[in-house]
Amino acid sequence: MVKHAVEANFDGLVGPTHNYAGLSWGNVASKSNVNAVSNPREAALQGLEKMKRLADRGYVQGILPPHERPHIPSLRALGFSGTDAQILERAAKSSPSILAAVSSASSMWTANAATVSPSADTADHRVNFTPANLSAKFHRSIEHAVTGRTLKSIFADEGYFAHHPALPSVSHFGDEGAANHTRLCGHYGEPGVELFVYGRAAFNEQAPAPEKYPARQTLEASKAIARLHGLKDGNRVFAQQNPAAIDAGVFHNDVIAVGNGNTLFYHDMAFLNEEQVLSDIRSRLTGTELEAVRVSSAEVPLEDAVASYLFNSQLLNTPDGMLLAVPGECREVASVSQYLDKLLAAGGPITAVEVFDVKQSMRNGGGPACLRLRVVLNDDELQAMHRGVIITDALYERLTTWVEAHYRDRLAREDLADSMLLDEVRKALDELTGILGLGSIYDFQI
Ligand SMILES: N=C(N)NCCC[C@H](NC(=O)CCC(=O)O)C(=O)O
Repeated sequence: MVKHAVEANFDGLVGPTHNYAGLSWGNVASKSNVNAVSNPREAALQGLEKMKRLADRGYVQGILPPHERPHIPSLRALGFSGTDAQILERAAKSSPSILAAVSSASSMWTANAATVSPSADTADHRVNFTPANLSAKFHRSIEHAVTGRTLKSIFADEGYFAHHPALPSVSHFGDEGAANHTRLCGHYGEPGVELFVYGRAAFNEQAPAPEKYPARQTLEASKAIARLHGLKDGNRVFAQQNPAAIDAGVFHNDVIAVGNGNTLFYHDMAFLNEEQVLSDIRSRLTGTELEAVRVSSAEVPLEDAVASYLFNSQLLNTPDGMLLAVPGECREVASVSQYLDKLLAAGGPITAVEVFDVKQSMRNGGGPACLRLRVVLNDDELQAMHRGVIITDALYERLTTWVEAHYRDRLAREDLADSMLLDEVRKALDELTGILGLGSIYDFQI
């Protein structure tokens, strides 16, 4: 029997050290805003505002807490010693790039936190989670331990939820989580088709691969996740991302495609073998027909798609169609804004467009879809999870007050060495785990 299920979205709360350090080669926005002064308070409030608006529309909206940054255990592991203040000072002096990396608030982009397979698809009929090793970038490779602890704390009931460790942290198994994974289905509670999109095949040097920028996700990683989650052939499709798109700045598939329900919204440059991908999905999808909404390069040139983050939108069910939740930049790029008007005039399957201001995150290459992790949950699973992280009016108010009390409104590179910042972060996060009822998840709490 098919159980009623919903798609819950868990947004990453932007951390107090949000800054622009130019850490992500291949991510155009990250590189072009290097050393700009950030506003962590505004960034966190923009994120909370997005969550609140979606919660007000009736979506189940959760939150994942930021990580402890600067991350002193990572600096110790790299040979810096002394008190925390001395470690910061020494790292700032001899290795400012390492200090910047361990200070990034990049855990905000929870589309990269994990790959999640709903219980309707998995062999053990539980929701399966695998935190992404994010091994392509040092600053992101240190996220998965705390991500794993957080997910275990929220989805603790082993009767409903299964947690796998991250894949081995080497480039052969580079895994970027849900940013390269989307699920197509009829109703959420029915078995679906999980589309895994990879950038290169690590064990096949002859296979097509980008030439300029790194392909972060490997085929081998995607296959390993599908195996761990017990997905049968009928529930999974592997597709290669177009290497030319990666070389144009599409560092994750969610910068060029997004799927929801029976609808795949994508750019004609998204896949290496578009026809094969569509037919692989069609032959597996049951109980519904695939709606392929294809955007041509003539309508929206690839560089406009990257600049606007059109495809990094959230595609959400509404009572009478689907809502595309787009970043504000989509209305600033002429070809994209015109395309959106045309899309709405077509009358479906996408019937509404709503604009969200997440500019602070966008300057680091993170749009609305990067900021959220989707978890399909049936009614029993929704009851079984820890509810303290679900946005309500009261939690929104509480978190807004918390951000206003603890966050700076200006952060530049030189501030990262300030040991007062570290104290502020720990005090804030300690309070936050109390607000969310998460127990001890941070290294400084254990
Ligand atoms: N597309 C998705 N799902 N996520 C976007 C992640 C953006 C992130 N940017 C950064 O990590 C930049 C940090 C800096 O440069 O300071 C990244 O490149 O991994």
